[in-house]
Amino acid sequence: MGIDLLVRNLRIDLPAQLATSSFEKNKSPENSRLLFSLERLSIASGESLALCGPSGSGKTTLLNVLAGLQRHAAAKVVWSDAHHTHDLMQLSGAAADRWRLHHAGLVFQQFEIFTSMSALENVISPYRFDHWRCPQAARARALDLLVQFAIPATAMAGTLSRGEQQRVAIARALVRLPQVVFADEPTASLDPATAKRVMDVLLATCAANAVTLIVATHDSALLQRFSRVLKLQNAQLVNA
Ligand SMILES: Nc1ncnc2c1ncn2[C@@H]1O[C@H](COP(=O)(O)OP(=O)(O)OP(=O)(O)O)[C@@H](O)[C@H]1O
Repeated sequence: MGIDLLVRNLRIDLPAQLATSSFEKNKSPENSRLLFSLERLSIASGESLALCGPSGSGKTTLLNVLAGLQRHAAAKVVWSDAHHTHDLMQLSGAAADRWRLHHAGLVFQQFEIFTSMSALENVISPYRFDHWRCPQAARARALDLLVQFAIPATAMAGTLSRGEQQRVAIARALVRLPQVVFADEPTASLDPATAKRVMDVLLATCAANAVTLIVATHDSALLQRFSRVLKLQNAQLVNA
């Protein structure tokens, strides 16, 4: 079952100076700067979308908003499938957590894996937050993803290289075959050949299961592999 996204009226303003002694000064509009604004963005179920743009242009910020990790009350970030519609900007924190648990896989820039757990335990850890109901098929999928990523299932995650930890994080995002995967620079720690293999698995798994894929990336070699590329440029999101 697919999931579509519609974003309306998103405007991200940042304080001009992060370090300031005056909170009131920061609150006034003349002391903020526009990071980006977008009037409307729609993403169809099953699309593979790359978000590119220079460092600091707001790719991570936009991913965080699309995943409901960052709130902007004036915006709408509406995900809908055949049965449900959710505006992530309106959900409570707990409801947004539940939405992510059941619909989304996330690959964070800093991976956020559990270093004292094995690679396999990390990959199946989303089930830990769902009463540990890890079906056999999901465990088999976790093992298969680890084989494809050349990671020993029993290795302690803390002993893995950064590139290996990044692959564990990607396998964890895929294991539930969620409706949407958000991946922030998923190949940043990988050499070009490994990056290509990892993107092969990520794109193929998403395509085979109608998973919407949204990737923030600096890596221009990857862009042609996505069905759509959008660039953050001069505070606007434009077709690249
Ligand atoms: N909580 C915050 N408060 C103020 N400014 C912030 C906050 N979070 C991010 N920023 C600023 O927003 C800008 C965009 O950051 P973001 O991480 O979204 O960019 P990016 O395009 O993902 O960058 P990179 O490619 O380097 O990861 C940066 O200038 C950053 O300093």
